[in-house]
Amino acid sequence: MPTKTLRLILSGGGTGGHVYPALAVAHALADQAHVVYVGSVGGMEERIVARESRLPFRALPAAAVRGRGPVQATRALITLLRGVIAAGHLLAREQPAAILGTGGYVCVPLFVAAKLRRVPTMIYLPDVVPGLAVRMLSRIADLTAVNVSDSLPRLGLREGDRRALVTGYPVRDELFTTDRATARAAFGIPPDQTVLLVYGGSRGARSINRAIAALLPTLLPLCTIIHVCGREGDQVWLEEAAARLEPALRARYLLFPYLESGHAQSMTAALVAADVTVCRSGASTLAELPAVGLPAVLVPYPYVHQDENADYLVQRGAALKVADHAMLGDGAPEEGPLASAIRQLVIDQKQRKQMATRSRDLARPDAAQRLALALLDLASRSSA
Ligand SMILES: CC(=O)N[C@H]1[C@@H](OP(=O)(O)OP(=O)(O)OC[C@H]2O[C@@H](n3ccc(=O)[nH]c3=O)[C@H](O)[C@@H]2O)O[C@H](CO)[C@@H](O)[C@@H]1O
Repeated sequence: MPTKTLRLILSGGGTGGHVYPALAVAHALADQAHVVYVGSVGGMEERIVARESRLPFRALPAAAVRGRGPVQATRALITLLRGVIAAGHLLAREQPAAILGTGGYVCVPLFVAAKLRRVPTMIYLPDVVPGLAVRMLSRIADLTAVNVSDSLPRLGLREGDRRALVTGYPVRDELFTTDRATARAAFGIPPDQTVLLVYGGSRGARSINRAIAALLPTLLPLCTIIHVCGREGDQVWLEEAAARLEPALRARYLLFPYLESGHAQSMTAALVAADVTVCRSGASTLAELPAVGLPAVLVPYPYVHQDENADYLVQRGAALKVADHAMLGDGAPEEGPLASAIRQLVIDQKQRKQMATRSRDLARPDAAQRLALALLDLASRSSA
C-alpha cells in the first residue's frame, strides 16, 4: 500500500473554471500524496469538490481585493487580513510540502500566508489573459504554470524561464476515453443525427439561452440540440418555449440546467456526443474542445477576458467567433451571425471535419500529469 506521507494543498475558488483543473490534478496525484482542498467560505467550489471528489475541504474567508468604494475596499482588506490569519493557522495544522493555486481570490490569503511560512507555491493560469489575482500571485509564487505560452509575456515571464512552465489545461481523463456511441446512447440520440451542444460555462449564459430559444424552429430541423442552460432559472421559460414547438421538433430538444460528472448524462458525454457546440470561451474551452475535437461557435462573455481565449482557437482554425451583442443581428434572427455560423458548421461536413482536426491538434492530454509532477518537484525541493 502506498504511504501518503506527503501533504499537498490544492486551491481554486469561484466558479467551475478554477475548480475542475485543480480536481484533475488531484486525480493525477492519486496515491502519491495526501491532498487537501482549500476554497473560500460560501463559494461554489465547496459544492463542486464535495460532489466530484473525496478531498477534505477547508474554507478561508476571501473577497475581491479591489473594492468599488472606500467602504467596500476597507471591508475587502479586513476580509483579506482575516483570510491571511486563518490561512496561517491552516498551514500550521496541515503542514503542506507545497501548494498549487488555480486562481480565484481564495488563493490570495493562502499564498500570502504560505510566503510568510516559506511553503513553496505554484500558481496556474488557465486563461490566455491573467486577471488581477493571478498577476499578484505570480509575483509571490515560486512557480507560475500557464495553459498556453501566449500568456507568459503578460506576466512578465518567458518560455524557458526558471519560474515559468507551460502545461496545457488539465481536463478529466474521461474526455479522452469516452466513446461516441456510449455518449450518444446516454442521451438517447441515434448515431446518424447531427448534434449541437449549447452551454454557457458553469453558470449558464442568459444571452445565449435567449438567442437559442429564438432559433429553435430554425435549428431543430437541422440537428438535435443538447442545451445546458445553467441553474439560474432559465429552464422554466425554455421549457415553455419548447412546449410551443411541433412534437417532432420538440423531441429533438434536450434541455438540462447542469450536467454533473458521475452520471451517464455528464458534461463529458455531451461534449463527446456533439458534432458542433455553441458556448462561452471560458478557459476550459481551450482544452475541453480540443480534447474531443469539437468544432465551436464561441460567444465570449463580454465582461471578462474571454475574447482572447476565443481568438486563440479561432486563429488556429479550431472555432468561429460571434460577439454576444451581435448574435441575432439586426434583421431576422434566423439570418443573423449566430444562425449563419451554426448552419455553416452543421451543414458543411468538410469544414467541420477540418475544424475538428485542427482543434484536436491543440489537445494536451498530459497537462494534469505535468502540473502534478511540477508540484511534486516543488514539494521535494522544500523538503530537501
Ligand atoms: C463568466 C466568467 O467569469 N467566466 C470565467 C470562469 O468561467 P467558468 O467557471 O464558467 O469556467 P469555464 O467555462 O472555463 O469552465 C466551466 C467548467 O464547468 C463544466 N461544466 C459546465 C456546465 C455543466 O453543466 N457542467 C459542467 O461540468 C465545463 O465542462 C467546464 O469544465 O472561470 C474561467 C477560468 O478562469 C474563465 O475563463 C471564465 O472567463
